[in-house]
Amino acid sequence: MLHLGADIGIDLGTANIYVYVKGKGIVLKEPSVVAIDKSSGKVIAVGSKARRMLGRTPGNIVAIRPLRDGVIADYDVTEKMLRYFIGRVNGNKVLFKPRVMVCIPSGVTGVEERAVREATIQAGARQSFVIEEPLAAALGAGLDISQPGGTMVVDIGGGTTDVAVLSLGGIVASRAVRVGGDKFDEAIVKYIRKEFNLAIGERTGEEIKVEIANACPEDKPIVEMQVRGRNLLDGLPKEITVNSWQIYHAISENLSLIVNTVKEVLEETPPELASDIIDKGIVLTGGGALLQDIDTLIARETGLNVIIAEDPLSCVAIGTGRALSMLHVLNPQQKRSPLRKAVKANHYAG
Ligand SMILES: Nc1ncnc2c1ncn2[C@@H]1O[C@H](COP(=O)(O)OP(=O)(O)OP(=O)(O)O)[C@@H](O)[C@H]1O
Repeated sequence: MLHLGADIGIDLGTANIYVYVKGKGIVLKEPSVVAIDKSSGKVIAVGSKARRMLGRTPGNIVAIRPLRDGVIADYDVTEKMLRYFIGRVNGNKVLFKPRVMVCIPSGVTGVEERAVREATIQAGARQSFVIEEPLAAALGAGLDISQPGGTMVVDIGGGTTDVAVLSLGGIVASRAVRVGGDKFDEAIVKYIRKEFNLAIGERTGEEIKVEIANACPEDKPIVEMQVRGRNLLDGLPKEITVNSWQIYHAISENLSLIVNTVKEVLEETPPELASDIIDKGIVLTGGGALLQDIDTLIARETGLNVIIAEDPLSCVAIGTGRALSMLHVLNPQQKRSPLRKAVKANHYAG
């Protein structure tokens, strides 16, 4: 096939956008945040620059996270963000349009999915494809999903956790739950407000999670952290000390939801494939896999081996790129392709 431009894989995540270019690897990692001038609708900043503005903008500017809880909450802003990133990677190469594979959050509807593919074409793609998250995560983690053996992937992202058993390139059993890193952050913010009468922002909640949260704190030394916010009683700035046990209590309900989803998918898995999973274990991907001891918790609750993928944050983006290189094998247009269900193609005149 004649290649007119680069192959680009995009993980359009709730928390982060990762862009992978064939032959170069991950070329761009940015938070999925856009700052907009409310009066003109003009984009002021995208990515990390916009993220620094979250909760700190003057009246006329708003910093938006257009993807929330695994769905596209603001389509127009998502489109602008997508265009910005494709433009940044592709430059002004009008004659060398790329093929783009986008991995979208699992809660996205068919209409939104089509809209994303169209936005990708508008942004300069020659062809656009959409891939389901667990499949991209598995490909990115280097799992051989083309064989008739069950592989379980748990992708813990910002907005959703996707649990799937894959075999022969297809999804045999899967569930998505709207719990991910964002819900942990929210739970921490709420806990600190309730227990310490201290108002903190989303970003501080995330910092606490990354720094001291532990999914299995038993037998671990207690870790402390200083946290600053606004005292809800007198409105003044205040500093408190929180510890890893307190933060575990804040997030334990969300951890149980993830563990229960894993158990539900295991219950739905055909026995032959369940036996493969005993041999191969469960692979964790997504930023949530970096939460301390989440692998220990899932292993303890399921009795299975749990492995964290090599670069959990980049897995999905790498997988989107790999899927593009495998299109000649996976040909989504082919009726009998095992990946037909998971890779949907939208061929525009190129
Ligand atoms: N060291 C860490 N410990 C705990 N959580 C982390 C760590 N590093 C990143 N995260 C969390 O991972 C989440 C982002 O993960 P990721 O980039 O995989 O999500 P996403 O692909 O944007 O989301 P989704 O798949 O739901 O659309 C954030 O909630 C972030 O706080």
